[in-house]
Amino acid sequence: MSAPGAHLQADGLSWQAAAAHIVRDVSLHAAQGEFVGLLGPNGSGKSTLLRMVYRVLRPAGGRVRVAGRDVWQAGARESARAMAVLAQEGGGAFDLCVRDMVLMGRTPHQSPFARDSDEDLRIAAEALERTDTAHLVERMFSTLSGGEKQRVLMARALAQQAPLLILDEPTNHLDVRHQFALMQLVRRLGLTTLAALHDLQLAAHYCDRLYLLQDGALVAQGTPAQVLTAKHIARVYGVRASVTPSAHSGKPVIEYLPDDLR
Ligand SMILES: Nc1ncnc2c1ncn2[C@@H]1O[C@H](COP(=O)(O)OP(=O)(O)OP(=O)(O)O)[C@@H](O)[C@H]1O
Repeated sequence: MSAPGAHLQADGLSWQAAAAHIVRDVSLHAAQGEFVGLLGPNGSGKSTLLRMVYRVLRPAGGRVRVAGRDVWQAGARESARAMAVLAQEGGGAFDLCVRDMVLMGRTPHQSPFARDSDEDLRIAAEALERTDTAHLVERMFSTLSGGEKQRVLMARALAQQAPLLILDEPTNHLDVRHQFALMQLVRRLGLTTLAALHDLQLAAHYCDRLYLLQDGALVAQGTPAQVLTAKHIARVYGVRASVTPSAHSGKPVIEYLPDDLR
Protein backbone atom coordinates (compact mmCIF):
# COMPACT_ATOMS: atom_id res chain seq x y z
CA MET A 1 0.00 0.00 0.00
CA SER A 2 2.90 2.36 0.59
CA ALA A 3 5.34 4.23 -1.59
CA PRO A 4 9.00 3.45 -0.89
CA GLY A 5 10.77 5.71 1.61
CA ALA A 6 12.37 9.03 0.76
CA HIS A 7 15.63 10.41 2.09
CA LEU A 8 15.26 13.19 4.69
CA GLN A 9 18.07 15.68 5.19
CA ALA A 10 17.88 18.56 7.69
CA ASP A 11 20.88 20.87 7.93
CA GLY A 12 21.71 23.45 10.59
CA LEU A 13 18.14 24.01 11.82
CA SER A 14 17.67 26.80 14.34
CA TRP A 15 14.68 28.53 15.86
CA GLN A 16 14.24 31.06 18.62
CA ALA A 17 11.39 32.66 20.54
CA ALA A 18 12.08 36.17 21.87
CA ALA A 19 15.73 35.91 22.93
CA ALA A 20 15.60 32.19 23.77
CA HIS A 21 17.27 29.67 21.49
CA ILE A 22 14.79 26.78 21.30
CA VAL A 23 16.62 24.77 18.61
CA ARG A 24 20.30 25.42 17.92
CA ASP A 25 22.02 24.34 14.74
CA VAL A 26 20.63 20.80 14.56
CA SER A 27 21.41 18.59 11.57
CA LEU A 28 19.91 15.15 11.12
CA HIS A 29 19.06 12.73 8.38
CA ALA A 30 17.05 9.60 7.78
CA ALA A 31 18.06 7.31 4.92
CA GLN A 32 15.46 5.69 2.70
CA GLY A 33 13.45 3.23 4.80
CA GLU A 34 15.24 4.09 8.04
CA PHE A 35 13.34 4.43 11.34
CA VAL A 36 14.98 7.28 13.27
CA GLY A 37 14.03 8.30 16.82
CA LEU A 38 14.32 11.79 18.30
CA LEU A 39 14.74 11.74 22.08
CA GLY A 40 15.05 14.38 24.77
CA PRO A 41 13.40 15.60 27.95
CA ASN A 42 10.28 17.78 28.12
CA GLY A 43 10.97 21.14 26.54
CA SER A 44 14.20 20.06 24.83
CA GLY A 45 12.92 21.14 21.40
CA LYS A 46 11.70 17.90 19.78
CA SER A 47 8.31 19.21 18.61
CA THR A 48 9.82 22.51 17.47
CA LEU A 49 12.39 20.63 15.41
CA LEU A 50 9.74 18.33 13.93
CA ARG A 51 7.51 21.33 13.10
CA MET A 52 10.38 22.80 11.07
CA VAL A 53 10.82 19.45 9.30
CA TYR A 54 7.14 19.14 8.43
CA ARG A 55 6.95 22.71 7.23
CA VAL A 56 4.67 24.48 9.67
CA LEU A 57 7.47 26.45 11.28
CA ARG A 58 9.88 28.31 9.07
CA PRO A 59 13.42 27.82 10.38
CA ALA A 60 15.39 30.89 11.48
CA GLY A 61 18.37 29.09 9.99
CA GLY A 62 19.05 25.91 8.05
CA ARG A 63 17.03 23.90 5.57
CA VAL A 64 15.11 20.67 5.12
CA ARG A 65 15.14 18.50 2.03
CA VAL A 66 12.96 15.48 1.30
CA ALA A 67 14.11 13.33 -1.61
CA GLY A 68 16.50 16.19 -2.45
CA ARG A 69 13.75 18.84 -2.66
CA ASP A 70 13.71 21.86 -0.30
CA VAL A 71 10.39 21.69 1.57
CA TRP A 72 9.95 25.48 1.53
CA GLN A 73 10.43 25.60 -2.21
CA ALA A 74 7.82 22.89 -2.64
CA GLY A 75 4.19 23.93 -2.15
CA ALA A 76 2.03 22.70 0.73
CA ARG A 77 0.30 20.15 -1.51
CA GLU A 78 3.56 18.74 -2.86
CA SER A 79 4.87 18.51 0.71
CA ALA A 80 1.71 16.69 1.83
CA ARG A 81 2.35 14.08 -0.84
CA ALA A 82 5.98 13.78 0.28
CA MET A 83 5.37 13.47 4.02
CA ALA A 84 2.59 12.42 6.37
CA VAL A 85 2.50 13.80 9.88
CA LEU A 86 1.11 12.55 13.15
CA ALA A 87 1.33 15.70 15.28
CA GLN A 88 0.42 16.24 18.91
CA GLU A 89 -3.18 17.48 19.19
CA GLY A 90 -3.57 16.82 15.48
CA GLY A 91 -7.37 16.50 15.40
CA GLY A 92 -7.94 19.91 13.80
CA ALA A 93 -10.66 22.44 14.52
CA PHE A 94 -13.61 20.57 12.98
CA ASP A 95 -15.24 17.47 14.36
CA LEU A 96 -15.62 14.75 11.73
CA CYS A 97 -16.63 11.12 11.81
CA VAL A 98 -13.69 8.73 11.81
CA ARG A 99 -14.21 7.66 8.17
CA ASP A 100 -14.05 11.28 6.96
CA MET A 101 -11.11 12.00 9.24
CA VAL A 102 -9.10 9.18 7.65
CA LEU A 103 -10.26 10.12 4.15
CA MET A 104 -8.76 13.59 4.74
CA GLY A 105 -5.44 11.80 4.31
CA ARG A 106 -6.36 11.34 0.64
CA THR A 107 -6.79 15.09 -0.02
CA PRO A 108 -3.27 15.72 -1.37
CA HIS A 109 -3.93 13.08 -4.04
CA GLN A 110 -7.31 14.45 -5.15
CA SER A 111 -8.22 17.30 -7.46
CA PRO A 112 -10.07 20.19 -5.79
CA PHE A 113 -13.72 19.33 -5.03
CA ALA A 114 -13.30 15.75 -6.31
CA ARG A 115 -15.33 13.06 -4.57
CA ASP A 116 -13.59 10.17 -2.87
CA SER A 117 -12.87 7.45 -5.43
CA ASP A 118 -13.26 3.70 -4.82
CA GLU A 119 -9.46 3.63 -4.55
CA ASP A 120 -9.54 6.33 -1.83
CA LEU A 121 -12.17 4.35 0.10
CA ARG A 122 -10.13 1.14 -0.24
CA ILE A 123 -6.94 2.84 1.00
CA ALA A 124 -8.78 4.43 3.94
CA ALA A 125 -10.37 1.07 4.88
CA GLU A 126 -6.95 -0.60 4.79
CA ALA A 127 -5.45 2.13 7.01
CA LEU A 128 -8.31 1.69 9.50
CA GLU A 129 -7.71 -2.08 9.59
CA ARG A 130 -3.98 -1.68 10.12
CA THR A 131 -4.49 0.63 13.10
CA ASP A 132 -7.26 -1.45 14.71
CA THR A 133 -9.81 1.35 14.27
CA ALA A 134 -12.19 -0.13 11.64
CA HIS A 135 -14.88 -0.61 14.30
CA LEU A 136 -14.89 3.15 14.97
CA VAL A 137 -15.73 4.43 11.45
CA GLU A 138 -19.18 5.79 12.31
CA ARG A 139 -18.04 7.53 15.52
CA MET A 140 -17.37 11.25 15.79
CA PHE A 141 -13.67 11.89 16.38
CA SER A 142 -14.35 14.08 19.44
CA THR A 143 -16.06 11.19 21.25
CA LEU A 144 -13.07 8.83 21.04
CA SER A 145 -10.68 8.00 23.87
CA GLY A 146 -7.15 9.44 23.76
CA GLY A 147 -5.67 6.17 22.47
CA GLU A 148 -8.42 5.72 19.88
CA LYS A 149 -7.85 9.27 18.61
CA GLN A 150 -4.14 8.61 18.32
CA ARG A 151 -4.72 5.44 16.26
CA VAL A 152 -7.22 7.22 13.98
CA LEU A 153 -4.67 10.01 13.38
CA MET A 154 -2.14 7.31 12.51
CA ALA A 155 -4.68 5.81 10.07
CA ARG A 156 -5.07 9.25 8.46
CA ALA A 157 -1.29 9.53 8.11
CA LEU A 158 -1.12 6.05 6.53
CA ALA A 159 -3.93 6.87 4.10
CA GLN A 160 -1.78 9.73 2.84
CA GLN A 161 0.63 7.13 1.39
CA ALA A 162 3.63 9.42 1.66
CA PRO A 163 7.17 8.04 1.58
CA LEU A 164 8.19 9.95 4.73
CA LEU A 165 6.41 9.67 8.09
CA ILE A 166 6.90 12.29 10.81
CA LEU A 167 5.51 11.19 14.18
CA ASP A 168 5.37 13.36 17.30
CA GLU A 169 5.05 11.04 20.29
CA PRO A 170 2.99 8.49 18.37
CA THR A 171 2.57 6.15 21.34
CA ASN A 172 1.06 8.89 23.53
CA HIS A 173 -2.12 7.58 25.20
CA LEU A 174 -1.64 4.03 23.84
CA ASP A 175 -1.83 0.95 26.06
CA VAL A 176 1.14 -1.38 25.94
CA ARG A 177 -0.34 -3.69 23.26
CA HIS A 178 -1.16 -0.77 20.97
CA GLN A 179 2.27 0.80 21.62
CA PHE A 180 3.98 -2.32 20.30
CA ALA A 181 1.44 -2.69 17.48
CA LEU A 182 2.10 0.87 16.30
CA MET A 183 5.88 0.59 16.48
CA GLN A 184 5.78 -2.79 14.68
CA LEU A 185 3.49 -1.34 12.03
CA VAL A 186 5.91 1.54 11.43
CA ARG A 187 8.79 -0.91 11.11
CA ARG A 188 6.93 -3.16 8.69
CA LEU A 189 5.82 -0.28 6.47
CA GLY A 190 9.47 0.29 5.58
CA LEU A 191 8.90 4.02 5.07
CA THR A 192 11.45 6.60 6.12
CA THR A 193 10.31 7.61 9.61
CA LEU A 194 11.36 10.33 12.06
CA ALA A 195 9.60 9.98 15.42
CA ALA A 196 9.87 11.96 18.66
CA LEU A 197 9.64 9.41 21.45
CA HIS A 198 9.55 9.54 25.23
CA ASP A 199 9.74 5.81 25.83
CA LEU A 200 13.45 4.99 25.67
CA GLN A 201 12.76 1.24 25.71
CA LEU A 202 10.52 1.40 22.66
CA ALA A 203 13.14 3.56 20.94
CA ALA A 204 15.86 1.02 21.81
CA HIS A 205 13.82 -1.85 20.46
CA TYR A 206 12.47 -0.42 17.21
CA CYS A 207 14.64 2.44 15.96
CA ASP A 208 17.62 2.01 13.64
CA ARG A 209 19.26 5.21 14.87
CA LEU A 210 18.60 7.83 17.52
CA TYR A 211 19.27 11.54 18.07
CA LEU A 212 19.29 12.89 21.63
CA LEU A 213 18.43 16.55 22.25
CA GLN A 214 19.10 18.65 25.32
CA ASP A 215 18.21 22.36 25.52
CA GLY A 216 17.67 22.48 21.78
CA ALA A 217 21.06 21.02 20.83
CA LEU A 218 22.14 17.52 19.88
CA VAL A 219 24.18 15.78 22.55
CA ALA A 220 24.37 12.28 21.05
CA GLN A 221 23.52 10.39 17.90
CA GLY A 222 24.03 6.84 16.69
CA THR A 223 22.64 3.36 17.21
CA PRO A 224 20.44 2.72 20.26
CA ALA A 225 23.44 1.10 22.01
CA GLN A 226 25.57 4.20 21.36
CA VAL A 227 22.95 6.71 22.48
CA LEU A 228 21.12 4.94 25.30
CA THR A 229 24.01 4.67 27.73
CA ALA A 230 23.70 5.13 31.50
CA LYS A 231 25.93 8.21 31.14
CA HIS A 232 23.69 9.91 28.57
CA ILE A 233 20.50 9.06 30.48
CA ALA A 234 21.95 10.50 33.69
CA ARG A 235 23.28 13.62 31.97
CA VAL A 236 20.19 14.45 29.91
CA TYR A 237 17.28 13.12 31.98
CA GLY A 238 18.91 13.29 35.42
CA VAL A 239 17.90 9.71 36.21
CA ARG A 240 20.32 6.94 37.16
CA ALA A 241 19.88 3.81 35.03
CA SER A 242 21.48 0.49 34.39
CA VAL A 243 21.67 -0.47 30.69
CA THR A 244 22.36 -4.06 29.65
CA PRO A 245 22.01 -5.89 26.33
CA SER A 246 18.84 -7.98 26.03
CA ALA A 247 19.41 -11.75 26.15
CA HIS A 248 16.76 -12.05 23.41
CA SER A 249 17.64 -9.30 20.96
CA GLY A 250 20.99 -7.86 22.09
CA LYS A 251 19.34 -4.42 22.14
CA PRO A 252 19.72 -2.17 25.20
CA VAL A 253 17.43 -2.86 28.14
CA ILE A 254 17.06 0.07 30.52
CA GLU A 255 16.41 -0.39 34.20
CA TYR A 256 15.77 2.93 35.92
CA LEU A 257 17.23 3.40 39.40
CA PRO A 258 15.48 6.59 40.51
CA ASP A 259 16.14 6.18 44.24
CA ASP A 260 18.75 8.95 44.10
CA LEU A 261 16.59 11.30 41.97
CA ARG A 262 17.16 14.84 43.10
N1 LIG B 1 6.12 29.87 20.35
C1 LIG B 1 6.87 29.72 21.44
N2 LIG B 1 7.16 30.77 22.24
C2 LIG B 1 7.93 30.61 23.33
N3 LIG B 1 8.47 29.44 23.70
C3 LIG B 1 8.22 28.37 22.94
C4 LIG B 1 7.41 28.44 21.76
N4 LIG B 1 7.34 27.19 21.23
C5 LIG B 1 8.06 26.39 22.03
N5 LIG B 1 8.58 27.10 23.06
C6 LIG B 1 9.42 26.55 24.13
O1 LIG B 1 10.46 25.84 23.51
C7 LIG B 1 10.83 24.74 24.31
C8 LIG B 1 10.79 23.47 23.46
O2 LIG B 1 9.45 23.13 23.20
P1 LIG B 1 9.09 21.81 22.41
O3 LIG B 1 7.59 21.71 22.38
O4 LIG B 1 9.80 21.81 21.11
O5 LIG B 1 9.71 20.70 23.36
P2 LIG B 1 9.56 19.12 23.36
O6 LIG B 1 10.93 18.54 23.44
O7 LIG B 1 8.69 18.68 22.22
O8 LIG B 1 8.81 18.90 24.76
P3 LIG B 1 7.78 17.78 25.29
O9 LIG B 1 8.56 16.51 25.46
O10 LIG B 1 7.36 18.35 26.62
O11 LIG B 1 6.65 17.67 24.30
C9 LIG B 1 9.86 24.72 25.49
O12 LIG B 1 10.49 25.29 26.61
C10 LIG B 1 8.72 25.57 25.02
O13 LIG B 1 8.05 26.17 26.10
